[in-house]
Amino acid sequence: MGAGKSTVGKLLAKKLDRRFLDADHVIEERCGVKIPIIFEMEGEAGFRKREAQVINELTNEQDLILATGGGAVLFPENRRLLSERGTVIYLHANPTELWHRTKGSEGRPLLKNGDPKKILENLYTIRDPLYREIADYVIETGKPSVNQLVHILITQLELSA
Ligand SMILES: Nc1ncnc2c1ncn2[C@@H]1O[C@H](COP(=O)(O)OP(=O)(O)O)[C@@H](O)[C@H]1O
Ligand SMILES: O=C(O)C1=C[C@@H](OP(=O)(O)O)[C@@H](O)[C@H](O)C1
Ligand SMILES: [Mg+2]
Repeated sequence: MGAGKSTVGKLLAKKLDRRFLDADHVIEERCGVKIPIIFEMEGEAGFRKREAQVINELTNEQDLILATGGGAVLFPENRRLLSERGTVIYLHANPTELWHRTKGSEGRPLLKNGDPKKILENLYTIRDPLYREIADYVIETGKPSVNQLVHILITQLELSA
């Protein structure tokens, strides 16, 4: 959460003239309510089921840039689908950066049950190895701006094309 998947993904797609979808937005559209309401009504487990369904469907699409939600890597099946069907970019940021970027934002229910900085540190410890397991590229996002990241990504993708 806060690494820049939604923001950088959208801009990257625009620059590359590709279709962009954000898994969280797809889930919200399908449910007709925002993510915090889904968590309230169905719990995290209900949200994860919907997320897994969307990842299964959207990883079948060609030429799509997909921003996942931060917890999508938790399910082994999601990791398998992302890894086998796509090119996976891990936008890396340390927990302090993630905290700064998510501070005050609404819509991230997992950060509401306690000290957000501690929660982000715990999630980072669990998730960082999972992202690294499937990442084709690990991109450091601490210093570059969003626009610089798009440039870095395009260069990386062109270099390995
Ligand atoms: N490289 C960056 N430098 C500074 N701010 C960033 C960077 N990447 C993202 N942000 C900001 O951090 C916030 C969270 O970004 P977002 O795209 O929603 O992250 P994610 O989808 O990974 O949770 C947004 O306000 C965004 O503008
Ligand atoms: O990290 C997580 O478990 C989540 C991240 C969110 O997406 P972002 O990573 O885009 O904030 C969203 O999917 C949901 O609130 C759960
Ligand atoms: Mg997002």
